[in-house]
Amino acid sequence: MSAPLWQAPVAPGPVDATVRLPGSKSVTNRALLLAALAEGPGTVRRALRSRDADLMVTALRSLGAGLTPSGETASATDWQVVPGPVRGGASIDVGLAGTVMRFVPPMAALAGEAVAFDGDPHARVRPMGPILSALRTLGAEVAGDALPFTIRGPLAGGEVTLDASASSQLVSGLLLAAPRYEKGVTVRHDGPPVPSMPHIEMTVQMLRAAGVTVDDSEPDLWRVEPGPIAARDLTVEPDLSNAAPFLAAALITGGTVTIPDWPLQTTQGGDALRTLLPAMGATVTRVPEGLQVTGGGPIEGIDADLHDVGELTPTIAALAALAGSPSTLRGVAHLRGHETDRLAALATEINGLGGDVTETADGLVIRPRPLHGGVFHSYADHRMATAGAVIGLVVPGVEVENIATTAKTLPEFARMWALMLEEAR
Ligand SMILES: O=C(O)C1=C[C@@H](OP(=O)(O)O)[C@@H](O)[C@H](O)C1
Ligand SMILES: C=C(OP(=O)(O)O)C(=O)O
Repeated sequence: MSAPLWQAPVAPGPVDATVRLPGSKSVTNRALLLAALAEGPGTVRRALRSRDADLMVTALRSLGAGLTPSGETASATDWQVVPGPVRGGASIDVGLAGTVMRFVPPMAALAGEAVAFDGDPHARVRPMGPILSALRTLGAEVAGDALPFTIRGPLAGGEVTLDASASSQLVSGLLLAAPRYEKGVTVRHDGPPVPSMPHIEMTVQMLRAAGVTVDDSEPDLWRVEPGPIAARDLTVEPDLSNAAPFLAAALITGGTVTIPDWPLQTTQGGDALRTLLPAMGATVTRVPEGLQVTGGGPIEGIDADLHDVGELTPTIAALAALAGSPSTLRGVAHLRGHETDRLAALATEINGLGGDVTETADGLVIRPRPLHGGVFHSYADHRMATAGAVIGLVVPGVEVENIATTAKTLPEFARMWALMLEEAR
């Protein structure tokens, strides 16, 4: 049975809205894991509530941590986290969450008993081989090279070389639990360039903020010293990648969208919207509340290397399909290993609405053409679903299949989108 269709609303006019975004998935899932491995109880405030974050909470509880929510709303929670000895024996569901499938196994490898991992059907084809081989090299017993697999520790840590060109998470995962390994870890990358480097920077900064010594002074080499992870009281930043479709709405409708609490400094890749959107014709201003994006002129096509900020590709591709000139998006071959093959999915779905998109080995060439309505499939990919919503703002009759899949990182998406449009003039 196919998933229900959501009629993407056409904007009645220029939007003029303030959109308060829930916490970053990437910060939330790192903060929860580090808190679960810390030397004492800590707090993670304004943590995202979403499918990926909830899967992380369940995984950490099944490995022995205590997580108690307080101050809950639909999309945010303050978590009190009480670490416990890491115990095995559990079966962990990673869903389709890259952060759970790559960050939790290196923690599970601290336990002396086996831990089993599995996830959604598509999770079984997401790249896992390099991190599982690395965990074997570091001393764990691992059965399997992809999901499903089991892992049994304890491992001692040490030095390992892997090819992390398929995902930065293969490095982040090895670094996050490493302070708890007897020998810490030295990770060397050998292969084509690692994508999404800001996410590795986020991992390094969060480890350092918890008192861990990390040396990243040489390219493609990271050393995490063994030692305690400090208990912290941390507040999660808003999710800047999830700001993308809302800010795109300002550009497309010639309106203004403000995102409160946009951090002044951040390692979130979504911060690149401050330069990408102006390149496409938007005006971006820091205002006292946060970040404000205004459209008005034509949308301009771009030639952009999105290697560091691949998460933004679906929104940028949707904007490019509505632009006044062609775009080339490069450096994102690794998107073929994301929630779906995003390059194939974007080309198929935009072309299904009458677009002219061709895949290259590492990106997309998008030549704008008048689009028409039709079904926009989401492939269980939250960012495909929101890309369909973006196009639907100005193309009548776009029906997004399975809008509920946005629950991966933004369960309130459809309601927030409708609220934003209520504020259209
Ligand atoms: O570490 C993280 O939190 C993430 C890293 C990136 O993964 P890739 O390096 O696989 O692109 C990003 O796309 C993903 O959404 C979140
Ligand atoms: C690639 C993404 O997610 P994941 O954390 O599952 O890799 C994403 O959110 O765009």
